[in-house]
Amino acid sequence: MGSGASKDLTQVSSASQDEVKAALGALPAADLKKIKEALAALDAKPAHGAAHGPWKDETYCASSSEIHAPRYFSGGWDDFGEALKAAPGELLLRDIMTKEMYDKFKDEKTELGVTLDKCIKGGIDKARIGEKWNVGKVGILFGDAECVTKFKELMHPIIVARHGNPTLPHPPPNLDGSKLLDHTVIDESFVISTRVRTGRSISGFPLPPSISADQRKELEAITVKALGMLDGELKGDYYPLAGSTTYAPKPTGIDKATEEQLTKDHFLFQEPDEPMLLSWRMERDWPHARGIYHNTDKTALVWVNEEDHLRIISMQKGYNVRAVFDRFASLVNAVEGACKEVGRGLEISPEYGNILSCPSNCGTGLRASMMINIPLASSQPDFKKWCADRKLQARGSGGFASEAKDDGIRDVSNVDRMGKDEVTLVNEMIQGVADLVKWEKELQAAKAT
Ligand SMILES: Nc1ncnc2c1ncn2[C@@H]1O[C@H](COP(=O)(O)OP(=O)(O)OP(=O)(O)O)[C@@H](O)[C@H]1O
Repeated sequence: MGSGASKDLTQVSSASQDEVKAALGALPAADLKKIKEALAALDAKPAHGAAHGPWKDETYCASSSEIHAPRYFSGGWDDFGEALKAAPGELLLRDIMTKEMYDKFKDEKTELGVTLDKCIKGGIDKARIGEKWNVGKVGILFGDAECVTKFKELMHPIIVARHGNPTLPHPPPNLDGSKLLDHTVIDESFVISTRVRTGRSISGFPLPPSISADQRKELEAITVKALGMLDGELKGDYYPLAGSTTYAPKPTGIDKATEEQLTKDHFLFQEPDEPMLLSWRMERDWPHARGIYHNTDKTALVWVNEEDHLRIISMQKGYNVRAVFDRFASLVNAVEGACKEVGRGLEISPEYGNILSCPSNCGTGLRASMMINIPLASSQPDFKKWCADRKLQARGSGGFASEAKDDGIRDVSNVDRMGKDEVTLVNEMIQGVADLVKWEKELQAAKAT
């Protein structure tokens, strides 16, 4: 061993193999054992199931027709109760689920076969592994729409708490663009682009956390048939993800470079490597039966089989939210109508509105956003609170859970989804962005003096 034999474990990257061996050999036996065990755990990828860092889930569907809805906690409440109740940070599942609720529902299943364990798995993972694993504040995803009523004693308070005690029943849809606030009060030079999206769930299928491979494929076929009926400005084509083999006209999907460009340009979702989605096993059978429909201009888009059965999106450069919303309304109506024409209904609850995978999206499912350039306002210490006070959320330019980079660009959207109609929520975003741009200009003026 050369002069490097004196290196210690803080210099691993610059050490040779022999030097690392020597440093490890110098450790007390007990420490060495711990390191060996930790390395073995990292390497131990399950034959089926999924693993990511400290997290592992060995459950899997034995056949393509099987839904994913394990009974994870065979020991009952004792398997997780203590960890759940001790979890730090925001977690509604911890605040609301009692042992009595869990015991009441733990052996129940919905008609499609979904268990309560399936719905709470991500929340329990967060409690056990810590907040870095899962940034979600609810701790529940629905395995199917019936979970909302089947496990009502838990799900109702969760929904109500998540939506800040909304007015229920959720109001009927309002897609009347003429009722929007005048967006031209906003200085357009600050706005890069505008987007409005919602989700829809098609009746008869489990939601993405539980759906089987066969059902996902069937849903893709139904949706693509329905989307094929769109015409005029909405007319487009369906593009399955690269490597997807479920759509016969494009049997291996689109090429990887095209897919990456679509994601880079903010049109397409990414593979779920985000822990929260892994906990609910949204990565199963990736990339099969997932894809995007878009019109020629990429202003009307539908995501298929991602976090929801359908995500319906209208977007374009600039600040013309009226044009974006009118197109959104046409697309939603056309997709809903086309689904009905092929004999499929949508999961719309009389109490809560649209039922989507995540409780936080239920109701309208609507997130209206403007991507805006506000380097001064976004670096103010009270920026987050300023937004929250106006029922706004600001995400980084890379989407959900992306680091808010110091590029000064923020995707600013409405926080609420339920208890208010679509027009009201888009107006909250328009008013909020107008105020935010005004603030940015004031900061610019102050800086200049
Ligand atoms: N106003 C906008 N203009 C352009 N791109 C946008 C705008 N708002 C969001 N995006 C982009 O849309 C993509 C998807 O965003 P993101 O995943 O954050 O939200 P989402 O689709 O609304 O769903 P979820 O809230 O479930 O994550 C990202 O690339 C994001 O940057």
